[in-house]
Amino acid sequence: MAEPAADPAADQPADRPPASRPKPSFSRFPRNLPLPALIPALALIAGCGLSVLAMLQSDRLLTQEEEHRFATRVEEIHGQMADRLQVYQQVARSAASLVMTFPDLHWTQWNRFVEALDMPRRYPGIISVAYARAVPATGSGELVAAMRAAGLTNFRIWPESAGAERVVNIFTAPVDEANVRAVGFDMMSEATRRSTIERARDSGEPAATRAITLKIDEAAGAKPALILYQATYRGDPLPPSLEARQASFTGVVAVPVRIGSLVDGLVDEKRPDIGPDAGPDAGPDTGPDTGIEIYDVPPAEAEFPLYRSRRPLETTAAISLTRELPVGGRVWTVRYDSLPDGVLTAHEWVPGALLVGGIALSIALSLILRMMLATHSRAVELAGRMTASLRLQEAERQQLFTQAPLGIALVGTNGLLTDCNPAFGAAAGLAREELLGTDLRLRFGDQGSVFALEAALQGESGRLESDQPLVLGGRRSHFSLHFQPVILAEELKFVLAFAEDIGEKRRAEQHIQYLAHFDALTGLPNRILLFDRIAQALREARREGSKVAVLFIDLDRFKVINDSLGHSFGDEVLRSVARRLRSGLRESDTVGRLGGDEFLIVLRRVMEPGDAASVAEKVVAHLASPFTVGGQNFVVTPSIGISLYPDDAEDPEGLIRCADIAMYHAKERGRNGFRFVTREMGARSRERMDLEASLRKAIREGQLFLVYQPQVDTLTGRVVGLEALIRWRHPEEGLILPGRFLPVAEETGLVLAMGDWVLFEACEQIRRWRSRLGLSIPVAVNVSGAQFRDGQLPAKVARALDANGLSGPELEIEVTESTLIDDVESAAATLEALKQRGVLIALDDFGTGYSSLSYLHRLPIDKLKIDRSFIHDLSTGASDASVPRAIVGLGRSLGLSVIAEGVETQEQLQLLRDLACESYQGFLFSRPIPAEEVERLLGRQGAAHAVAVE
Ligand SMILES: Nc1nc2c(ncn2[C@@H]2O[C@H](COP(=O)(O)O[C@H]3[C@@H](O)[C@H](n4cnc5c(=O)[nH]c(N)nc54)O[C@@H]3COP(=O)(O)O)[C@@H](O)[C@H]2O)c(=O)[nH]1
Repeated sequence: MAEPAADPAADQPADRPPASRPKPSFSRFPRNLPLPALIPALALIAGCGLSVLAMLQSDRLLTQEEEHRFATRVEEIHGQMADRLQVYQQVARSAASLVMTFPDLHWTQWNRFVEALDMPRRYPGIISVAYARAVPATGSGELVAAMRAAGLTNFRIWPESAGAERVVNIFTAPVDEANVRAVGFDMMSEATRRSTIERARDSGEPAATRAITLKIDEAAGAKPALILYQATYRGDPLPPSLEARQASFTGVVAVPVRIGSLVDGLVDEKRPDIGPDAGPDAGPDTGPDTGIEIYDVPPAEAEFPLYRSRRPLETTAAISLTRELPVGGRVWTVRYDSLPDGVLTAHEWVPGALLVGGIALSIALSLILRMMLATHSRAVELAGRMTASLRLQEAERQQLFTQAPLGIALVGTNGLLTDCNPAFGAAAGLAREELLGTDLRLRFGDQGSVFALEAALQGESGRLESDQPLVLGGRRSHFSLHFQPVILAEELKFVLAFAEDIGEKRRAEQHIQYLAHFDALTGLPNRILLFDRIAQALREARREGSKVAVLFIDLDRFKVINDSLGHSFGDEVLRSVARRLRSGLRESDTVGRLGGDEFLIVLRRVMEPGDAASVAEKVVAHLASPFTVGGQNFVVTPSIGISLYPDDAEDPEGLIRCADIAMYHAKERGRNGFRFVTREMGARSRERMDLEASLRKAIREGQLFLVYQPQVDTLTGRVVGLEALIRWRHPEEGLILPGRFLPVAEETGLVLAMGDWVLFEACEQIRRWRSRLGLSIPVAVNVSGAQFRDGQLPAKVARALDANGLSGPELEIEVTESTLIDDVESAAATLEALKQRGVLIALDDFGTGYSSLSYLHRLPIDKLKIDRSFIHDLSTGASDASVPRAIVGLGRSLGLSVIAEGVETQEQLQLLRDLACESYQGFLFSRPIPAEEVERLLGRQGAAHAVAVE
């Protein structure tokens, strides 16, 4: 199966931008083109190449220079050699002139002549200067005789077997043993000499022999030499024709020259670079710079040279030059060799140095280029990044501009709009194109905005948020406008105009305002607005010296309507009541709803209390006629409390509080009526409000705690139960008893939260005692009417028991008779639910309420609690024991246990014993005590007297 084509995006991390997104280019060189990276390498290669070229060039130049110098040097040596030969020939010519001038020259004169030449010093190559006379075959004897006569007594011509023509050496100087031996030698007897002499005779020019070994050197070994011959003639120094020269030939001057001496000193003495001018540091003399070889035939034909100069062994010549040297009618070939110690060697390091230096420079250049390129590429990359970043910023700014929900416009210094974003166009209700180039001032429908923009064009920023709707462009709405001049270098460049359509916001604010100040159900002013209206009315009353009346209206038994007919029905009733209340009032008066079934009427410019009373009567009358809701007719009556400014209070809170209290009094007085505030009511009301606030705090901050009053067996005197009673440890006022704060808790509904806490705390304490003492004892908890009616009591009790692992009988719920009597059916259901969970039920304050015994058998009650007033009356004699007796009897007949409370004296106890009342509680045995004391008490009493743990 073929592999699926790889998805290039698949390898990309998830957070990488998509491949299609254009990536900013950080370099102007394409990434895949390695040109910049190659530059250092190319530079290195080029540099090395150039270095090689330079080396080669320098080598070539050096070679050329050497060749040139060597050629110069060769010319110099060669010239000197030629000069020497010339000089030698000149010596021969001079000697010849002497002989021709003085044909009868004596050998002693010859000697003096040669001595005068100072040959050892001036012509070191010349061995001797001799004169050989031409002697016909017949004249040999004559010559011998003449020479002997001239003093050379031993003179003889040798060799004797000679030819017809003889040329006999007669003079040789300087005179030494070797030269003297050559006197008499017939030079024609030896072929080389003979042919050379004939050439000299025939040409009249100096003629040189080929290289020969001189007679004087024959004994010593081969020392190549040549003899220069210069012919002498009779009469004419140089007869004009061959015949004349042969005819007048008298002899030859012979100048033998050692070839080595001809060259000696020319190459060893002078070196161009290390010459006499060179300093002491010129280095050691390493030998001759030039090798010389002389051939008298072409070197290729010669077996060995005539002469070979001294040179180091096994050296090869860098350069060789050959020159021809005319020597007495012969032509020598002189080969000159440049030796290693010559010119070139002085600078031969140069090409190598050039190569090494060039390569080193190339490497350095390459490295520098690399660094420069790296720096350049970093700079390019940085520039690229900066550019990309700037582009991004620009794009972001553009996005911000176009996407901004806030309208933004740029206004030129002439007031004409130069640019705007879509939001500005939307706010103005015009397309951007319609706005561009127009004078924004003409687009405003109000002067305030125009002035604000004018001010901005003068360099002054301004903000505008009108309460009234404004016109911007083609739209009318609430706008928030902000003009911000942009000034650079103290010059106004343009004005930024920000426009936000806050119409929606305004409407929402207004709605919130409405909700904040009006009751959603009835549309009447709520508590906040009512306070505000009262405050307004009070200011007016203070100014005018009038009165303000506050009517606190509470609907009688509205709760019954609500509970029995449902909340929506109750809401409709409240709306109907609100309509009726509003209909009977003046425009200047305010009716509002405080919450629930409580309404408030604020009456302004009240002159006397009677004005308020007549309004209250009117309210009563208005509500008197039956309401028809949902097809049902019923009557709602109000209880109205009236407070007056300045009589009862001087602030809204005080007036409402007083009216509230007066309303309670109206209710107490039988409902459906009104009552004015009395001074006494006002004082009580204030205290109650303070208490409420403190109580809320007490619940929050844990200032409440429980004490426990023991319940004792009347006969044995042993503790059989405990009643949990709440206490408040006020941080300033100290201990506060429930009689003071319970009514406030009940009025404000705080009793629910408080009751929850009591329930859970009592259950926790039961658990603690059980775990510490190993026993359990029933603890009675008082439950208020509000708790009982809440509908949540059975569930809350169950939760408290469960949370502490209790089964039920450890807890006893005390409810008052009055609580049950309001709604026996629902009370029975609640008690039944509680019983289901196993708890005990005690009927508190029994005998004080409705004293109707009929409901008792319908309720699942365990215990009757004789109210302490009956016990108290026993001891005071206010009444006899008939009530307690009846209660004990009732309990017995119904199978209920009976406990008496408020037992303070032995007398009372005795009476109860007499009545066979099972148990009691009261100060006689113990006041309510903290949990720790209970623990001690139970500990003392022992486990035997306690109720066993199930
Ligand atoms: N809903 C709740 N009601 C509670 C709670 N705690 C207490 N109460 C009720 O408050 C009323 C006053 O209670 P208290 O001040 O604690 O008074 C109790 C006893 O101290 C008092 N008492 C007991 N023995 C005597 C006595 O010999 N003489 C005497 N003068 N008074 C005595 O009786 C009160 C207990 O009454 P009762 O509950 O009827 O047994 C009171 O109605 C409490 O019920 C609470 O947590 N929740």
